[in-house]
Formats: sequence, C-alpha cells, structure tokens
Amino acid sequence: MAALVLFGGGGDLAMRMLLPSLYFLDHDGLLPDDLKIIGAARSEESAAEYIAKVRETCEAKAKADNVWDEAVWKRMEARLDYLAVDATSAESLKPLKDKVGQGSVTSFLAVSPSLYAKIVTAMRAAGLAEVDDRVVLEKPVGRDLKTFLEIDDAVADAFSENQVFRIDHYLGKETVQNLIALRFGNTVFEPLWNAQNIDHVQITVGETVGVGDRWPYYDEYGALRDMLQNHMLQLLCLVAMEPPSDLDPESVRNEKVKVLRSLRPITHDEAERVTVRGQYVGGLVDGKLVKGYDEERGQDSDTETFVAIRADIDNWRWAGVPFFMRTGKRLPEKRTEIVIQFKPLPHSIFDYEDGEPQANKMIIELQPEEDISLTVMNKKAGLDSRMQLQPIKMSLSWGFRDKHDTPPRRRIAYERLLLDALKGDSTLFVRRDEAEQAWKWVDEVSEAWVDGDVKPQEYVAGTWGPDGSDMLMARTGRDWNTTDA
Ligand SMILES: NC(=O)C1=CN([C@@H]2O[C@H](COP(=O)(O)OP(=O)(O)OC[C@H]3O[C@@H](n4cnc5c(N)ncnc54)[C@H](OP(=O)(O)O)[C@@H]3O)[C@@H](O)[C@H]2O)C=CC1
Ligand SMILES: O=C1O[C@H](COP(=O)(O)O)[C@@H](O)[C@H](O)[C@H]1O
Repeated sequence: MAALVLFGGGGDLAMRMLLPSLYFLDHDGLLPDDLKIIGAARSEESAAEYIAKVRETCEAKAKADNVWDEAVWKRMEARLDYLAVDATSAESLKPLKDKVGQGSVTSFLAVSPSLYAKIVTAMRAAGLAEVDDRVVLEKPVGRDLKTFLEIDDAVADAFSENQVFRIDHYLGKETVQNLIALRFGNTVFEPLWNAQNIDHVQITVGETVGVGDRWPYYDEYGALRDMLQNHMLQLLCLVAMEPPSDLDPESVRNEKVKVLRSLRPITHDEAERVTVRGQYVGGLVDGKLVKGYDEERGQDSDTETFVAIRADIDNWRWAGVPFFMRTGKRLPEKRTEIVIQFKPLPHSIFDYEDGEPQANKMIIELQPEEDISLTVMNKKAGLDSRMQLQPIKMSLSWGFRDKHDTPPRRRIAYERLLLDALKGDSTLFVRRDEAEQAWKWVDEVSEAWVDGDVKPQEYVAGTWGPDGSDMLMARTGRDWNTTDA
C-alpha cells in the first residue's frame, strides 16, 4: 500500500486545491489503486467528520466542471482517512506510522513553513523518512537565504535531494509546460529566441484580490518574497534557459540554475532605478470599494503589495535584453502573461499615415485564459493606392479552439504536481540550488531596500500599481503591454 499524507489536511490549501485535485485524478483513473490519502492535523475530529468536509469541497469543484460522479467519490472515500497529530512531535506521529504501514509514504506539508524543520525532524524520528518515502514542501521555503538554508538543512538531514519535492504551483500550469513545448518542440522560434531578435520580455502577474485575512503571513513576506522569488523567477527561467539535452529532471533544472546564476545582481545604487515597491490604498476593484492594505492590517506597514523589477541576464543569448517583471494585489485584472517583444523592422518600406508597422509580439497568457498568440502585420484587404498594414493576432492554441473539439478541462496546477510527486518525477519541482540562487538574488534586492530606506509608493486599488512602475519602463523607452492575448 502507498500512502499520501496531507499534513495540514484541513487547511485552506488542502481543502481548496489538493483534495479536489486528488478527486479529479481519481476521476481520470490516474491514482494508484492502492493509494491511501490521510489528512493529518491537530484538530480533534473523526475520520467521518473530515471525510464529510472533503466531500463538500470535492463535490462543489467537480460539479462546477460537470465531472461529479458518485462512483468516483465512493472510490475516493474508501482511500480517505484522518488522524489528529501534532506533526512537530515524533511521539505524536507514531500512530500515523502504524496507519501507513510498510509501503512508501509521500508527505505533503500543507502547513506554515515555520514548522517545516521541526516536522521533518519528527518524521525522521517516527520512521516516516525511509528511503522510498518523499516529502513535498510548499513555497515559500524560508524568508531569505539564511532561513531557507536552515530549513533545507533540516530537510536534508531527513531526506536525500531526490526524495524532496519543492512545489512551485506555477510549474504545474498547462501553459507553462506548453512554453517548453513551444520552445523546444518547434524549429521556427528557437533561432529568433535571443538578443538579436528580441527587444525585451515582460512578465506580469496581476491579481484583483487583496491580502485580506492572510496578512499575518503576508506582512512578513510581501510581494517580492511571496511571488517574485518563486513563481516569477521560474517563469523567467523557462523563457531564458538554454535547450536542455533531454527532459530529465536534472537536465532541465541544470539549465534553470544557469539562468539564475547569470542574473545581474541589483546593487544598492541601482535599486531605486530598477525596482519599484508599491502598496495599495483604498479604491475600486470590479466596481466594489475595497480597503487599503494598512486598513486590512489594522496598522501602518511598510510591506509591499506590488513589485516591479528590471532584471538583466548576463550571458550571450540575452545580453542587452531587459526582463521586466511586475506583480501586485488589487490590480484591475487577474492577468498573468509573458510578453516576448520582438525588435522593430530594421527599415520600413511602408510609409503611410496610420503609423509604422508594429513590432511582432508573442503573448503567452496563463490567466484568465490559457493561450499563446503571435502578433504579425498583414495587408488590409482593398485597392488603396498605398498598401495599408494591420496587426493581426494568430492564436497558436487553435487546436484547443476548434469548434468540433471539446476543449480539455482546465486542470488545477496541483493535479500535475501531485501526480508527478507520487510517481517520483521531479522535473517540475524546484531543486535546492535553484531555490538558493533565487533567494540570493532576491536578498540583494531586499537588502538594498532596507539600506536605501526604499518605502512602498502608494497606488490606488484597481490601478496597475504606482507611477514608478510605468516610469521604470518609460525610462527605457518602453511600456507595459496593454493588448489582450
Ligand atoms: N492557501 C493557499 O492558497 C496557498 C498556500 N500555500 C502554502 O501552503 C501552506 C499551507 O497554507 P494554508 O493551507 O493556507 O494554511 P492554513 O492555515 O489554512 O492551514 C494550515 C494547516 O496546518 C495545520 N497545522 C498547524 N500546525 C500543525 C501541526 N503542528 N501539526 C499538524 N498540522 C498542523 C492546521 O490545522 P490544525 O490547526 O488543526 O492543526 C491547518 O490545517 C503554507 O506553506 C502556505 O504558504 C502556498 C500557495 C497558496
Ligand atoms: O503562491 C501564491 O500564489 C497566489 C496566486 O496564484 P495563482 O495561481 O492564482 O496565480 C497568490 O495569490 C498568493 O499570494 C501566493 O502565495
């Protein structure tokens, strides 16, 4: 028997994402027949009470996608169990060890990262870190390089690196994996994918939600550590990495680490010019009045809810190509996209009044829709004496959109990642040295902010961040993408 233990099995992540993902995997026949799923948290509740809550969340999600099936639920229900444990205590984990028996155990730590070190130490003492066992860690692991290493050293005392699965749920998103297919499954793009042809890259992760009740966690981390250190740098790596020799986890991750190592450090003198911190004040989002961050927090805070950064990658492929990243809460749209802005024509033969031909642009959209599109210029139909051009957007995801095709169900990113963790495939997980390099780069930024006393600039909720964000682009003669994918 194999077992998946969800530490924090009653928490927000487990209930909203992990357990519905497991239902969907079971629905598609992708879970091993003998897999047991055990929720483990401190709350004293019976297995029946826990399972009733799991049913509620799975049913709601599955009905929304029209895939609720009582027979699947019966199968899933038979897998489920619950045990009240304090995961930081080896003594408390002993009954869990007895419950999982002899098979391999994958333990998902869906708990506060401040508990990781204590939990893995207790797991080791309780016999839950045997050679066939695995541990899955949610981000953020640590708050900076120092705390990352402290936690990760404790993890390394209990598990070897091939047993550790550091999750970045962005790597489970379908379009992120499609980016790998696009770059390395085609010959047409790769020769263009470099400083000769690309002017710059933009990565935007805009959210309309505020921080709300999550402030006890968020106030200590801010947008830089919550989003940029992990999700955004991972996206940057996938855009910028060299072709790996194969899809082996080590080959892919070696290439990503090389990118992170090539990121130019942001010096204290430069921080004000190439980084922007923002914090939302009250405003209108989706037509509703919302509070400012300080009001939600209940006191003044210097934590940023928005960050924009210009990153430079010092290698041959990307010399002189800035990568602009921005992310924030309470922005006007939920929008996640990567924009590859190609260079303008070296010389235009079209001199008409409506302006010059626009440079080609590839938009890789992750949210709200998943799509990859390429903007190209073509001729406006007609008999004008002077040829008129217009930009058209070609969707490169047309296969999904064919009217005779049912689009595949949009999967939760955790489905792919849970499946891979259960199989032991770590390609889409973050290796220790990747996380280490990412923290190193991010630490330099946060240290520069502290030393230079760089405070967040205010932005009104429902706008695209503080003015400084537009200025960051304008200083280089560029602007943020405003076209939809
Ligand atoms: N929620 C989300 O959308 C996201 C969350 N994450 C990460 O996922 C992790 C969990 O977050 P989230 O679900 O929001 O947190 P919650 O606070 O909602 O859940 C935490 C869970 O941990 C349990 N817990 C706390 N202490 C112990 C302990 N000593 N032993 C066993 N269980 C314990 C709690 O239950 P009890 O009190 O009963 O013990 C609770 O079920 C964090 O690392 C977070 O950063 C990452 C991305 C998104
Ligand atoms: O990890 C996190 O991600 C979410 C955004 O995820 P998405 O898949 O909805 O884009 C973010 O809201 C949260 O603050 C952060 O911890």
